[in-house]
Amino acid sequence: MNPSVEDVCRLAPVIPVLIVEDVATAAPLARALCAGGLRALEVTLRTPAALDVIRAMVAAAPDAVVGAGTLMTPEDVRAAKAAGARFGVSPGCTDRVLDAAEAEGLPMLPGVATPGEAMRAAERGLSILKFFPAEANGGAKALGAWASPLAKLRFCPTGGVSLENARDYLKLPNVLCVGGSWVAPKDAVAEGDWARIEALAAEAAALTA
Ligand SMILES: O=C[C@H](O)COP(=O)(O)O
Ligand SMILES: CC(=O)C(=O)O
Repeated sequence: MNPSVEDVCRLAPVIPVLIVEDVATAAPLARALCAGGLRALEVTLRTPAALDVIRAMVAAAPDAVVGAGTLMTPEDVRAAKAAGARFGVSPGCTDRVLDAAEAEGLPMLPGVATPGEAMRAAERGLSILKFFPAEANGGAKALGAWASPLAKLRFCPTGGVSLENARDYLKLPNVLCVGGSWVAPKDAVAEGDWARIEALAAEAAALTA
């Protein structure tokens, strides 16, 4: 059974956003992130290998909750679900993608960048959203200003979030967790430096407001 989006966002303070080119790195990458304490993993559908990466991570890391990011179309949603994704993430929020996710029973964390987009998502019954791209949209100061008027909504800010600024987001009352790629740097993945990735994950997992 799929976890709820809230369950996914409460697993750890950070959801790694992963762009994986080589399926051979999927299993050790997922294991390193989980060993460091990050269990919700977002594999973006931005590489030809992404669906195989999801399959490989699901098989190799039973503790991980593997989701698919960059879902742009209903076909992406169906392919991600078929590959074993347990949640979906999208840079934006479209009816076609949300309809497909509902039909597939795939919990969705869609992206919004304005209060109007957040209100439209709330009208569809969603209460947990990605704030994207967070830093470019005004960062923690902007998202903090949404907390009072959009009091029922919670967010996972993503885009430009780092170890240095993550706490500014995590201390906001409307933030459940943050998303970021910094925990799996491209060079560390290419070099197979799983110890470094585990250490980055542990540092991220220990983040508190
Ligand atoms: O497209 C960007 C991803 O959502 C993650 O952003 P980031 O690389 O700034 O952490
Ligand atoms: C931006 C992001 O997290 C996504 O591509 O789904």
